[in-house]
Amino acid sequence: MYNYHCLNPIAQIGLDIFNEAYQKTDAVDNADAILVRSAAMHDMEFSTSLKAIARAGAGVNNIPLDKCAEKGIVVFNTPGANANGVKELVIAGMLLASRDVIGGIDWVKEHEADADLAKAAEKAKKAFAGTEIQGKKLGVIGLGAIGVLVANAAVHLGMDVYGYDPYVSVDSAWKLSRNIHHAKTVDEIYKECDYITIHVPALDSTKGMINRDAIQLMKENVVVLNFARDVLVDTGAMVEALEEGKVRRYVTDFPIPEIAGVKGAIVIPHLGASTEESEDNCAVMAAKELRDYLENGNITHSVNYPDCNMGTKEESGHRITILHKNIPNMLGQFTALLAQENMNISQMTNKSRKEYAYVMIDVEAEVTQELEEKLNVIEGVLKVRVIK
Ligand SMILES: NC(=O)C1=CN([C@@H]2O[C@H](COP(=O)(O)OP(=O)(O)OC[C@H]3O[C@@H](n4cnc5c(N)ncnc54)[C@H](O)[C@@H]3O)[C@@H](O)[C@H]2O)C=CC1
Ligand SMILES: O=C(O)C(=O)COP(=O)(O)O
Repeated sequence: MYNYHCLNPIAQIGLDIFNEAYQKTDAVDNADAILVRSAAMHDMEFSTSLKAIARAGAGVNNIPLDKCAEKGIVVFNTPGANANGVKELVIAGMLLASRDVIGGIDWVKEHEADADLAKAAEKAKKAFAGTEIQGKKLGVIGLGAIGVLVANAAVHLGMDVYGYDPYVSVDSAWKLSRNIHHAKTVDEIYKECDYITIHVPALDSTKGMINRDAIQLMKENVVVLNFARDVLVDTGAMVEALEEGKVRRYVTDFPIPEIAGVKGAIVIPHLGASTEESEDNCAVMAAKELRDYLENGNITHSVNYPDCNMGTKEESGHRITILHKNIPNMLGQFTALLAQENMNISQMTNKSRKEYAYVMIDVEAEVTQELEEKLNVIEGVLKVRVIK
């Protein structure tokens, strides 16, 4: 029996993937697996029973990835599963920044009791007029799952789109419309574009990317959209730019007090992925990843360990999985121990990713507790599991 704990509400269609071998627990301490959305996990203590964490979503900056790797806890995310939800809200954000729909709706609410509302509206509406996005230049920073969808949709809406991503994946490059200009530097985006939208993960290398210097390079009256993470933008610099009128609108999905009441800011309460479809997609993908890892040891879409797949575990056989440091002679020590026990290895796979590595070994004979302990105490081994 496996226990799983949900740190945030997770869509039922995903939880339904867990069969009778699983039970939901309120006690995080005895969980084999955790499902999470944006709950902050950096200050959490992790029990030895915890084997995996699945982030039902894309960004994993709420999870201490290295601490988890050191404890042999595999962290997964669900790449692309909520990308369409975010794309649609980014397009809405561009439209809300271009035309004062929000101001207009507020005006109607304020005048709802006016018997001559329609006539008054015809007079008042010039205050809420705007511009169209067709023909304007859009710069997309980060061409991953979301950036590609936003860029392609904007091309269809008649925008002139520039994309910047020095690490773009082959898959993303294949999906990208050929009408998108390839910006070789991020400065090109800052200098050229009327609308700039950022879709990169929050990393040490990206935090504060949109700072005073970047804003300085931008056109007067630019619109900046941030549906990625608040820390990517220097909020102080953005507030100044809005007050000076350099930035016309800042559309952000991250409500922090420093920006919430600022004129020109359109602040959304982190709704990018809050659609039925995105929530379902993320929950289903996360639950499938957890089941495949717990039952077969297969790792798909991990963000702190290498992906590794040896198919479904044979009913009759045993599978040993070892999370370990990526240092010399680990495999040699594992196979030597198995050889001492006269065990035949029927299949074996080993993959590494930066400082960490993973080995899956199928054996035909029963794996004794003693052998498991001997493997566990090898220097550099982080977690051993025997899947029966
Ligand atoms: N508002 C919301 O509800 C949501 C927000 N997000 C945020 O959006 C981010 C992006 O999501 P996805 O597109 O799904 O992720 P992704 O991993 O598919 O794409 C990220 C892209 O950023 C690129 N990149 C990394 N560093 C860069 C740099 N310095 N300059 C330019 N490009 C760089 C990568 O090469 C990659 O192509 C997530 O990390 C998350 O923080 C994601 C989903 C929902
Ligand atoms: O997937 C992401 O990175 C998101 O920001 C979505 O967060 P959420 O699942 O809505 O709390």
